[in-house]
Amino acid sequence: MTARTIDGNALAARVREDIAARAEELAARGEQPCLAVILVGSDPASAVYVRNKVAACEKAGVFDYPADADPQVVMDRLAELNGDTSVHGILVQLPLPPQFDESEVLEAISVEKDVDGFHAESVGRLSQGQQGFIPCTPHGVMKMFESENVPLSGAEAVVIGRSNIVGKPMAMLLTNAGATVTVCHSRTRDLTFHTKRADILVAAVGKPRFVTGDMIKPGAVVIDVGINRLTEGEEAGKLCGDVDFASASEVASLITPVPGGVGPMTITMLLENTVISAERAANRKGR
Ligand SMILES: Nc1nc2c(c(=O)[nH]1)N[C@@H](CN(C=O)c1ccc(C(=O)N[C@@H](CCC(=O)O)C(=O)O)cc1)CN2
Repeated sequence: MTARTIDGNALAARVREDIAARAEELAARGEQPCLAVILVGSDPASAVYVRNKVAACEKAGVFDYPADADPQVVMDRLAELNGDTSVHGILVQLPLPPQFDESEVLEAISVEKDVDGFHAESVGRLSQGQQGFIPCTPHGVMKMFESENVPLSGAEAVVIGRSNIVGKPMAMLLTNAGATVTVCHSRTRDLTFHTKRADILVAAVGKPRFVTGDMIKPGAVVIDVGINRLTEGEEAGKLCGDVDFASASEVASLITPVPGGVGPMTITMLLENTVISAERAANRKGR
């Protein structure tokens, strides 16, 4: 079997057309969607992601702090942004430098503006299947399933990775959609035993080309959430995912590439969440 590739750039472009139309309508009602991004430190990948997020927005502001920034300064800025009615979405780019308590920072974002969906209340809402902001990467993956008509109800789904950003919310979304979900991680004993049973396999491990074709059930849908920059050999500088695309595409039926797969959907879902937040604000203000 040779897998069909899901083109994340093309899907993102289609979804963004709808988001742009909604943003335009909001602007006409006097509510221009606005995103505030907090970037701390000098991680080059984070700087690129933030630049891409801002470039995708009509109205966005970046608050940039050095790596040795005082956490209180960031907390004060968050309080200011929470109170600013012209701001609809607030996100803090992760990872944060070690002097920060990540959960304390994420909890300081007003839940109405938590467009990353990382606040404990947003996580609780997702786990209970209630309305709230859904973390952008797993939300983007769900959009991919929807656009490809991937049946989720009753499917065996395996998520490799248990991070708060991807693995856990992905598992919750799949559970809410009726899949039987197994979450595997670094302590999982026989990983291939689990992955071989998966109709849907989501890899979010952070290890280049970790999932190979022999670990995949024939005909499975394989979603690669990894983004790894290779540092050695002829391929140094090249980007690759957590899945060995060449061997996996021999076995899977549908697969996402890296780059150009899940990544573009992450920023797209951030835009959608910001527009949703602005729509709620406009309704509250009676605009
Ligand atoms: N506050 C947050 N921090 C982080 C998140 C997040 O969702 N919220 N996720 C990741 C990084 N990330 C967004 O912030 C992100 C990563 C990758 C891409 C992307 O489009 N990747 C492209 C390749 C880009 C490249 O050439 O380097 C692709 O896969 O095609 C978007 C967003 C951690 N932090």
